[in-house]
Amino acid sequence: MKTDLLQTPITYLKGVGPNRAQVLQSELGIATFDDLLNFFPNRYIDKTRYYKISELERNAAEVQIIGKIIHIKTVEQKKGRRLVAKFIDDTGEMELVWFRGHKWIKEQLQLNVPYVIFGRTNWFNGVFSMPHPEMELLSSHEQGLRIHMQPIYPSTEKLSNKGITNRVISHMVQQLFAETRGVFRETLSPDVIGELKLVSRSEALFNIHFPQDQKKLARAQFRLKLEELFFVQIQLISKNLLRKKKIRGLPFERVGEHFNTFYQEYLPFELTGAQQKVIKEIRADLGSNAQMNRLLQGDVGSGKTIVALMSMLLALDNGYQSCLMAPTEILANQHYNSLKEIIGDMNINIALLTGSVKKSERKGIHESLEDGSLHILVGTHAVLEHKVQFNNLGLAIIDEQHRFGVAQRSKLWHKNDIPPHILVMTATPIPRTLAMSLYGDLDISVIDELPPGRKPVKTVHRYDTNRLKVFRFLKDEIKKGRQVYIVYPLIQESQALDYKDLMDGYESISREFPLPEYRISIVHGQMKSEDKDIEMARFVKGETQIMVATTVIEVGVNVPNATVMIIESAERFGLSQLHQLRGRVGRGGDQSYCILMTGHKLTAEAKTRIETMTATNDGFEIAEVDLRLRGPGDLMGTQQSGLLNLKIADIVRDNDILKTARFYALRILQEDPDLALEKNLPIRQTYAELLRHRNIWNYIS
Ligand SMILES: Nc1ncnc2c1ncn2[C@@H]1O[C@H](COP(=O)(O)OP(=O)(O)OP(=O)(O)O)[C@@H](O)[C@H]1O
Repeated sequence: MKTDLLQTPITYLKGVGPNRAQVLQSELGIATFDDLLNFFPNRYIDKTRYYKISELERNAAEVQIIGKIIHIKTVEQKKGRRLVAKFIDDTGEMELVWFRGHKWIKEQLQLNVPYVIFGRTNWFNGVFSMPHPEMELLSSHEQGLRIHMQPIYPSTEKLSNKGITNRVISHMVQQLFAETRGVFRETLSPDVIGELKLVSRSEALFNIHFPQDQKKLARAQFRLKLEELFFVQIQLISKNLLRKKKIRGLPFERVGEHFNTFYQEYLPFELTGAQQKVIKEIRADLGSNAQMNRLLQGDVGSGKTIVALMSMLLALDNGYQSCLMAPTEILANQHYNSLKEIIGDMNINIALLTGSVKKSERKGIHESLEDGSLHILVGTHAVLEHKVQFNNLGLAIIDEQHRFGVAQRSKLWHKNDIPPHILVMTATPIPRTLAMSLYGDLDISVIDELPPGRKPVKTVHRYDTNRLKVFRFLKDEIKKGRQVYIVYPLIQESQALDYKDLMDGYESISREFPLPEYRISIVHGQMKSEDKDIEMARFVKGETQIMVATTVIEVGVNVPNATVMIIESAERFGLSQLHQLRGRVGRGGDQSYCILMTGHKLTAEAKTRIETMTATNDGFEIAEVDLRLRGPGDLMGTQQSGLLNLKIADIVRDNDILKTARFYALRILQEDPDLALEKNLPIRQTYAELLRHRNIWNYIS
């Protein structure tokens, strides 16, 4: 068939008038034949099974029964009239009920003739009933085309009041297959189809809408998921190739004095193998002629800061400035302080720029940035302001990407004529394949090894009623010279309430841990930054032993002497947040603990979260569970969610298919690298046509 036919507006389909077309388009995004063809059912009802009335269960279920009507009556009620038919088989009786269309239905129904009925059962007052059943005479049911598995299309229940029922969609799809004769252009090349033993596209599309049996359905689903993921991968990888080809980067050819001196004389510990590997990857990127766009993933406490610093030293050795951006002031402060400490008396100029830096100081920073005398700028998003002009920004490092949008990332590009190299650091572990899908435009490095001597944090769950015992434990730890965090949840909608929780907690902790033996810091969002800094600094220096805080301390805070993390109302936190918080302890050589406090009432999901935390310290494992609980959209916020707007594949569940799809996408692009660039002369007919057809060129050019 001609491709054009699939672009036919849906109104050309029999039975679709302008009104219906309007609803289809606005509610389901179906405007053309092609849209309808790709509107897949989200579940199927097995129609190979016939139930007996005696087998019905009280929980509502969709069932198919053979029997006959022996009696019909109209029942008048306050709410309106109902038509009720008594339906029997050789095992029992039930009621069929209609609330609308009485007259017509009554005329149609035949008494004492075998019917096959289908619908959802209800159990009420000792009787099973089925409202508005689908009915067919057994005689014609046996003759007609048997539907083995009935497709159920998404949203049809919601739209039935607008005339878009499941049956309507089913009929439209049937009509579509009739008009196109069910022959659709193949989109994958014969070698892929052969190697993976895929069914053809036409067969897959038929079986996704009208599966003949479970096996055929499974093969159709596999084929269509693979195809979908394959094209997403082609798109992402092409984007990556294009970027490398097109975007000239600043070549950092030298490894010079700063890097070497630091490495030989200042590095406070030996790098882990993973850190070395990642630094090598970064060096290779910086030395090539293309712009680096790299995502550095490393679990909490894995040692990303040193990698960031050494990358910035490479920039400096090549005569370029760099900046390090953090999502919060506390974190920016901390990065600044720890960088300053690590570089000691090396001849490197470094400054901190956040919202609370004074105007007079700011001016100095702006000037030294512009004249090039400032080498490294650490800051919050204040760095992105237009006023902040660099002399020659060569490397921008962004910590905790998920708090900065892609748009902000691109702002950095314009801080130099040739865009600076970009390194995005994240401690949110993202399963690798998902990361590939989300960050197809970034290369990925992973620090998959913790510094030596770390002991896994022991995590336990305690109920609020055990608080006194927990306090005793804290006192023991503090006696040993350790420090502890006590964290309260923060929910944006109700800051006042959270504040109250925190203050109540602070009061009771102050009573339990009185001066002068115990000293407590408190940090929360409503404090002035200066005060936060002072409190934070006291804790870092060890002047206070207890830090009472909201989640402002969630990311990046590094106090190796802190060994206990207590999380209050732990059920109110998400998994990745819990993992981040726990990452604040276990950063030194001492055994550390994380105590999750909750009330007794927990939802099933909260239980899963708590159990996961107590069962494992592995950030990647936790991320997998988190993904299952929340879905990928949530994990990354809305950014790039368009890419994940998949019709049939599920990035988490279909991970294996994703890997296969990626393998083939890589292979085709390796064989024909020009495919990613070439717009007019497709080498591989089938792919190239499809790439164009799916508007992939629009994405990548
Ligand atoms: N190779 C190493 N050997 C020993 N200690 C190390 C090593 N690398 C880093 N550290 C130390 O481990 C701690 C954590 O490092 P860092 O703060 O860089 O972690 P991170 O990856 O930024 O973690 P987070 O995302 O949780 O902030 C620091 O105290 C750091 O000095």
